[in-house]
Amino acid sequence: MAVQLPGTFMQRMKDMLGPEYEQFAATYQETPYAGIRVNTLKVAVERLLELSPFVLEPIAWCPTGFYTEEGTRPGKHPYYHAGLYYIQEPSAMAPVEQLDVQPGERVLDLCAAPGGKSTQIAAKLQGQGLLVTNDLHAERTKALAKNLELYGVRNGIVLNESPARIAGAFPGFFDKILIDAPCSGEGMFRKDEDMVKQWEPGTPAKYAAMQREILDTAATALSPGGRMVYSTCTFAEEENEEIIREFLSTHPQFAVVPVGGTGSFASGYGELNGTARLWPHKLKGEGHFLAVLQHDGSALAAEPEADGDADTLAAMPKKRAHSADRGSGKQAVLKAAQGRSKGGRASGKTAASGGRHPQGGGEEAALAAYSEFIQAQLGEAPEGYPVWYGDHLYLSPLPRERLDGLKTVRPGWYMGHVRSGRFIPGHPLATALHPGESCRSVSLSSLSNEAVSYLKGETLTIPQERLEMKPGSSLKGYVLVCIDGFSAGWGKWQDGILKNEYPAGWRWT
Ligand SMILES: C[S@@+](CC[C@H](N)C(=O)[O-])C[C@H]1O[C@@H](n2cnc3c(N)ncnc32)[C@H](O)[C@@H]1O
Repeated sequence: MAVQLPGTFMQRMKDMLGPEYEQFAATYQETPYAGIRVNTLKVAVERLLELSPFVLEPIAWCPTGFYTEEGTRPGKHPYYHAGLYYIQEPSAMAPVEQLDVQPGERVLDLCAAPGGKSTQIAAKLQGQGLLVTNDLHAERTKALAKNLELYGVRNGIVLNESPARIAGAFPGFFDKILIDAPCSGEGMFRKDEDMVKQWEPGTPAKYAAMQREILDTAATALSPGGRMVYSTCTFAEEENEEIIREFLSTHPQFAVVPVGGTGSFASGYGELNGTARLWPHKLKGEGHFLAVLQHDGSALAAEPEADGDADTLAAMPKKRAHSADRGSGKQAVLKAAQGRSKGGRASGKTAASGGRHPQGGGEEAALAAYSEFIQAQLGEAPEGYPVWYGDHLYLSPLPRERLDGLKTVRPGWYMGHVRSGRFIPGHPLATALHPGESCRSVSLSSLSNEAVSYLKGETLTIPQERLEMKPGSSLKGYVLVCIDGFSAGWGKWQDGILKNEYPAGWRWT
């Protein structure tokens, strides 16, 4: 490694590890491991293994995670652009596995950008329930939102908020909370030299103060009996075991659930049993810490208020977020009209808001355009609470009012916008669809030049017989463009020509 590791850091590691230190220090001469995690929202693990052009070796603590060989470039394959896998450091796949997320639950990922763990949670939810994913830093929420879109997440809300404001808006609400805390990053020194450059002897103490506050606040957003996972990618005890020890001493309703799943995790320091250390000299991955905190089910100090919240909380029943009461296509369209008539303005200043009112034509025209698009393109309307931001329509897993006052980057799944009386579908609508859901689709082979040409934004020649059509659909209109059968974006077909609708900012370069 070119960068010199700080002497104070190495001395602390020596004191901490004793006879193991030499083995630990030797890992800095080794190449870090790389991995991908299969996005099961789009492809089953077995299918990806059949299709994979890379050699993949299973990661013991994550059933959807695989090591890639040195020199492999998974980001330079069309499957990456079709959202089939997320490129993720192997140890970073461990925390979500311990959160025990079940489809239909309400999950909060509090420190989420750029979204590695959020996309992992979304895959576990399988489109059912709710994922609220947040980051304090606005700039970082852009990558977070884009990753949710690339990976076809339908039930995610992206916030740019402080933990306190989220807990204030959602007291006692979430079944599961992940706190992948900002930290001094010592576990990433081998992989990221910038972390070394930023580190000073006082860095762990600075982060510890932040972590204490974030964890205490997160606990008030957890529902009775809920579970939290606290994780860091650092070695400093004051950011790890000490945070958990202190939390338990002030929160007697919580207990540590022993981390399970693999023999290669070491236990945490001191008498704190059950927490886990991932050491680079003991497993194939970088340094991490994680603790699972289980609430005992007793009433929380901050219970949900009994006013209007009761209705909106009930509006998203536990375990059944996408159940029939969320509406067939017709109900969804009707709700779209209601959402729009309320102005549909985002509260808080956000990338997505803008606070514009519907333009020309008014509400009825916008609703008609949306209905027409749904009939012509999907046949059946997707589920969700419509949220209009001006002419832009999202389907949210929560009623719009639940986000009032919060800086909302994405209130849900972006459907598209109305322009000159027509509904123009958004790219995230395409990436989250399965081919059978679209009236027209075409599949391009990853082995031909066509897939890359499409991803570069080029126009393609596609004979009519290659279009897959739902019975009764007309030829004209948007086509869901897939790569080996996995949705990647939109095109528009006419007379053998596929006009490219792949967004400029997403293109293959
Ligand atoms: C370790 S990184 C998260 C990595 C992410 N979980 C993933 O898997 O891709 C920690 C994140 O916490 C964010 N952050 C820092 N302070 C925060 C705070 N007080 N509340 C919420 N997020 C915060 C940082 O901007 C950073 O993106």
